[in-house]
Amino acid sequence: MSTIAAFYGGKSILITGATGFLGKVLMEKLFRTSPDLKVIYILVRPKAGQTLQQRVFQILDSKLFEKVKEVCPNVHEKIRAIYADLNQNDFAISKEDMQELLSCTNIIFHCAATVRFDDTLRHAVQLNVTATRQLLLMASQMPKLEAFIHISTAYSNCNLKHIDEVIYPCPVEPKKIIDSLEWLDDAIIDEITPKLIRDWPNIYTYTKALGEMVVQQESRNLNIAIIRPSIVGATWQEPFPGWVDNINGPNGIIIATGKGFLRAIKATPMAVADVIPVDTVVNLMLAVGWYTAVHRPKSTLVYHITSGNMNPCNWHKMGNTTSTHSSGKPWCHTESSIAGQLDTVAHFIIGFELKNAFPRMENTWHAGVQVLATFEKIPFERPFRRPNANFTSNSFTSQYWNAVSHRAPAIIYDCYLRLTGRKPRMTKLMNRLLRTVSMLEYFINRSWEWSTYNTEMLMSELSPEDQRVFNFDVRQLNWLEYIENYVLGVKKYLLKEDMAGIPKAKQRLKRLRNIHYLFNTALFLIAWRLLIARSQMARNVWFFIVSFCYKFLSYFRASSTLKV
Ligand SMILES: CCCCCCCCCCCCCCCCCCCCCC(=O)SCCNC(=O)CCNC(=O)[C@H](O)C(C)(C)COP(=O)(O)OP(=O)(O)OC[C@H]1O[C@@H](n2cnc3c(N)ncnc32)[C@H](O)[C@@H]1OP(=O)(O)O
Ligand SMILES: NC(=O)C1=CN([C@@H]2O[C@H](COP(=O)(O)OP(=O)(O)OC[C@H]3O[C@@H](n4cnc5c(N)ncnc54)[C@H](OP(=O)(O)O)[C@@H]3O)[C@@H](O)[C@H]2O)C=CC1
Repeated sequence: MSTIAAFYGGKSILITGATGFLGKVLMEKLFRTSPDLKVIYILVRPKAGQTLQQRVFQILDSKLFEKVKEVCPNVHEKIRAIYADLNQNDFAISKEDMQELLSCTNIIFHCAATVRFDDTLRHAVQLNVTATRQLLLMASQMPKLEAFIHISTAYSNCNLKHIDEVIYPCPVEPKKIIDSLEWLDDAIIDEITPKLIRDWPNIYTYTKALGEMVVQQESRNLNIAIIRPSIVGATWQEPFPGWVDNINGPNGIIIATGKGFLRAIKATPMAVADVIPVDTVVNLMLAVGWYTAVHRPKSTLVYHITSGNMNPCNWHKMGNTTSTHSSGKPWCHTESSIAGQLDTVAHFIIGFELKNAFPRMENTWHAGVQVLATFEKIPFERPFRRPNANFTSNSFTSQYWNAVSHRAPAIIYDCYLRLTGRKPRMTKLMNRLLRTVSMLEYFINRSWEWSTYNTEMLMSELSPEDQRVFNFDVRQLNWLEYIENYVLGVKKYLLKEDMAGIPKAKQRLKRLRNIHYLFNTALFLIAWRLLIARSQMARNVWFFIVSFCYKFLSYFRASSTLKV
């Protein structure tokens, strides 16, 4: 029997952010491996017209919890949803509920946060800093509390290049910021925000750093640990591969690429794509909960759960891995038809989509062709254009792609919508997508080094059985397999597309490919016609080609007549 699984048996566990991506996988694993746990308290707010109970039922009825229902049929009775809004000062928890939480809780996993990069400072501080302080205050009044696990992010100190498993001080004390936000009005806050966040890329990472400082300052005698995951991605193995349920991080980009909206991205191809599967993060969280409660380390330990230093994958490879089965040549179109050749010639001469002509142009990688291989195998339904992907770290090239591959098609499509009496929407959608992509750019153009001594130490402390059941050894991850499952998971669980629709989607891709070739050929012919009309040299080249072809055909005809 696993020591960690046994540890959670009979325990009352409080989870914040249980309705989020990480929180759901955490609950699932807890119920599956420790079905004899006493209760999981979750702090939930009503949302999107759903009551607390409806939200809980929706989670438990999802595919993610299918295995749990087999192992723990009374799972509904073991979840206790408590009304709470972390935006409010005392979380708006009723007296009775608060009493129960304070007297019964054994372990806390604090996952709730605002993860939006564009949130207001006021809201982000309230949720990521003040709420953390409030929860710590509650924790200090819990006589049975054994461990408090705070989920931060590996990017909370992304203004540094090398990040150790320590809590770094912030230039301004969190308490001062909390106090000043109470009396400053929103206009002033907006004005001072850039000065406050300095070299942090956004309010999210900045407030997560403040949150860690609060944990350090308010830890009192509690057993606390901080976990810092990097970019949390779809499940690797558990409960099944590829599960994902929100459009954050890579997920939205995969959708936008698979649907043919996003065809180029400003990314440094060799920068580390520090994606970490969500089940790996959850396994570490549970191991840390056990270690913190049982071994009671003297100080607050920070654990990095990242992939870069153990099993690195870069953005190029991330786009690339899925494709090794197909062409194997990153610079070639997977089709080798005449149309394909024509396409290349058209691109070469017109200079339209430079990457086809100069695939290894400095700073430009053609990794996207490899991503295409997955999308060709598992295409998304009703794509806007054929999926394509270009990585470029050059700002000029990126602007070029935005104009040619994103804005121009959107404008053309909107004209078409207008002409057919419909409301134009593509330009708006594209602007929104490009804004989102621009917010992620900071993270895909840099690499960080995270030390993982504590995480490795913990791994060595686990029994072989625990290492198996709570595996967070990312060295065993096969990126090729993982990314394929990831894309499949996005299709199945996020887009809710049926696998039966694949043949139809493939047909549509073929149609789009033909339109693409037709369009490029037409462009080539128009450009060539214009060139011939204006340049004597072009005319000479044209006559030379025509006479050469004529001679070749005559020779071919003559030799075949002779044979007869
Ligand atoms: C071409 C080449 C491609 C090749 C492909 C190759 C492979 C892949 C390469 C990948 C490279 C990627 C790298 C990622 C790096 C990430 C780094 C993270 C580092 C930090 C990690 C962390 O430590 S922490 C978590 C990270 N934190 C986020 O990652 C939030 C960010 N993001 C936002 O901060 C907001 O997103 C932002 C942006 C403000 C926009 O905001 P926005 O308002 O414009 O858009 P939203 O995203 O909010 O939503 C838009 C509409 O989608 C609706 N929707 C939401 N979920 C839905 C659902 N499940 N199903 C249906 N619909 C859903 C929603 O309801 C809206 O619909 P409506 O408009 O109708 O309401
Ligand atoms: N996803 C990632 O890539 C990474 C995430 N992390 C960290 O992991 C943690 C979990 O992230 P993730 O699951 O992805 O985020 P999600 O956005 O999926 O979940 C956030 C959770 O916080 C809850 N929450 C937000 N505001 C409130 C509120 N006012 N009152 C009560 N609950 C609230 C949400 O509830 P509701 O459903 O009601 O909105 C939801 O359950 C966060 O601390 C994040 O910083 C760290 C690194 C990477």
